[in-house]
Amino acid sequence: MNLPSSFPLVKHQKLGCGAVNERSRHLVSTMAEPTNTPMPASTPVPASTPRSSSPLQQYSIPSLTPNATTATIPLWPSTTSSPDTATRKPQRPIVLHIGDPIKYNPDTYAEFNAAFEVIRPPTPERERNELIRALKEKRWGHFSAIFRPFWGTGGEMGRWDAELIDLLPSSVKVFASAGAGFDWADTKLLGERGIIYCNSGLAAAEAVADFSVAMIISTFRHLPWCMNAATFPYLTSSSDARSTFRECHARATAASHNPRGHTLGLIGFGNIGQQIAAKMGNPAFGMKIAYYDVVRKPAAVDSELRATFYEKLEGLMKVSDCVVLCTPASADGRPIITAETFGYLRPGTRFVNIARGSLVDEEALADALDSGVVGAAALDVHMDEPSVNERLVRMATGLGFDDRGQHPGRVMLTCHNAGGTVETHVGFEELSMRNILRVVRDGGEAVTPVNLHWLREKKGV
Ligand SMILES: O=CC(=O)O
Repeated sequence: MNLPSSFPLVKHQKLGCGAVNERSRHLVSTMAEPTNTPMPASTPVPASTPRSSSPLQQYSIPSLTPNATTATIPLWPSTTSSPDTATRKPQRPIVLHIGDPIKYNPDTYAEFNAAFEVIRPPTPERERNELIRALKEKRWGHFSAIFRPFWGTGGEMGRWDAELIDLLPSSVKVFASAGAGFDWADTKLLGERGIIYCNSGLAAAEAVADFSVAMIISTFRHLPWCMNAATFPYLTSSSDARSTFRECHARATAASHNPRGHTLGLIGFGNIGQQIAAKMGNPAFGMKIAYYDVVRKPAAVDSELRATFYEKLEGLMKVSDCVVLCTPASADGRPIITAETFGYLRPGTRFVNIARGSLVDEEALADALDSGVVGAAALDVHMDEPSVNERLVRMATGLGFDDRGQHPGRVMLTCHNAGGTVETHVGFEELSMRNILRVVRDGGEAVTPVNLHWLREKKGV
């Protein structure tokens, strides 16, 4: 999709998703405040330029000048801990690389390797107990950065909480990770320790927004009903395939609507929320865009996306025909969408979650679907992943109308797939390396920090 050349992601680049509740206000307003390094004025505007093979180029992150050749540098080293790292003085700053080796960006990795001594501990050293032992022994010396380029690996140690963070050497300046979400790390504590945490939401935003489009459409058109009716009878032979097909064909029409003219209520208006707005608003799907965030976006963003800001979550919920959650997990891990908040909705409102499962009380959602307050839902993320709420599964997979006459297939459930594309992962690697190069090698500002607020607070700025 061609975004306007002045697309707000470029002019007002924000960190990760937007923000929502009072509980998370402190943390989230960090993300919402304009603390990101502004892109240089000369940076080409992404949307009006042809797409390159690097997704980061479309986000206008300036290229780094290569200062190393791939000929002399191993691109996929499996460097393991070296016993003398703790005592000898490193020639280059040390970077602790957790997770899989780099796959997609050999040129940037060559540059990265030239700038840093990259240590990639093997999996056993990334398990929590062994990691704790290694940190206590200072096995990797005075490393300057932690680098996690993939979302699927590098999380073996579990959450980066006080137990791990307190063991980090004071030399650590930056922790750059794959992933838009950052609930796996206590970014406040990292900030208080003077460590910048950089997420990679910028690299995932397009994929997540695309997936959200599919989910929003699903809630208007009941895709699970249409798909299940065409296929399930053949799998289970429990019902007559031809009559199931005919029933869905005949009855889905009355329950289905075009999104055009309906109000899309976005909870969180960061990179992802803004991209969803750009895709679902005019001129594409023609939805009216409304949003709630703890910090109102600049007027230029609102006007570019024809978005109406609501100061209160309640206000947004009341006017929305489809509510989409696109905000980080609450700092305290508690849901913000509960029986009380579902109570603000008009009957039949659609609900989509592509953010974090912990944000939604799933039993309250199932109740709201039962009562018809929520007409259809689509969830990519779940409270207890990799398990999925069984009441919601029944609503996603049934073929018959329920006792209240509600049609089947009102829920779409997926496996936390929204951000999962090759392009996202190319971007995760590239962006994480650029963050570390900027901070540690160049002494500059991080590209996508999410916790500067806590660093500032610590320094009393
Ligand atoms: O959930 C996926 C991510 O945080 O990128």
